[in-house]
Amino acid sequence: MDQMTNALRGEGIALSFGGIKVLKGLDVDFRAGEITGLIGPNGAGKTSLFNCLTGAYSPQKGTISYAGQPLNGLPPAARAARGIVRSFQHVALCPDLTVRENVMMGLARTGTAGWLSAFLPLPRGRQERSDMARAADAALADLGLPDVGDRHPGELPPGMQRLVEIARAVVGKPSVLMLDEPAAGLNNAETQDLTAALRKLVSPDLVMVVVEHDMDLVMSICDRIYVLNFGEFVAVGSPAEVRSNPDVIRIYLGSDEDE
Ligand SMILES: Nc1ncnc2c1ncn2[C@@H]1O[C@H](COP(=O)(O)OP(=O)(O)OP(=O)(O)O)[C@@H](O)[C@H]1O
Repeated sequence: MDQMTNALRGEGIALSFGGIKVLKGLDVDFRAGEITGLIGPNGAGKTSLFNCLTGAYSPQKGTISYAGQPLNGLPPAARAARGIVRSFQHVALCPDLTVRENVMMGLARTGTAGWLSAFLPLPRGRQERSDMARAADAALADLGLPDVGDRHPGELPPGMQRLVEIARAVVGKPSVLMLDEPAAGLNNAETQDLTAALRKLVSPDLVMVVVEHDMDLVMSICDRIYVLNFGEFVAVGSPAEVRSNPDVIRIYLGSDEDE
């Protein structure tokens, strides 16, 4: 499939809370092989749109599809089973599991003997567990973390914990990876490592969507950017097009979003 058919699409997505229109009929087209950014001021509706796409919210109107298959009505777990995975704004690793075991949890949707049996000392789980461990180590190595599998998340700095979360999200070879403010809480050096790691993840079959406030990160990694304000898109285009768009400049000048 090409990058157009292998896309995550939304058409006419409308969401209201108690009569307040949060998303006003949005059309989105997140293509495989690209990183698409979703930016906008606080309260613009980025998280709400993200939640509609992942299934956490059900929009009152509109259709959401991946590769032409409708996703409306499917809960987040069913979307994850179809390869649509997300990361969270706040670190959500299990502190009592090793880093490797945390990443292995990302394989829950692909295991045949079942994720739980892979963690129990049963013969049928043993082979699966060693395969899962190998896959987890490979995902960690791809993200530049080859030596941390036996450590516990709390021993790692925030930047590495974020990369471990991303390893958990990609270890099962998702078709859509949605990242919710991946740079939140990271320092400059950690953000640079994250930027490099995200660039390396780009592949022809993977749709990547990034909701992010860090403009340097967004401008440097995204192929296309959607700019949301008050539940409507004010601009869509390449970083250069978005940066020079008068409406975008107006929205961002005089606000403190460019942190
Ligand atoms: N569960 C909810 N119940 C009621 N209102 C909500 C809910 N979720 C979001 N909203 C409202 O929807 C609007 C958009 O919020 P949203 O969190 O989607 O914006 P955002 O662009 O992600 O903002 P931020 O950058 O601050 O995270 C806000 O007015 C918010 O108060």
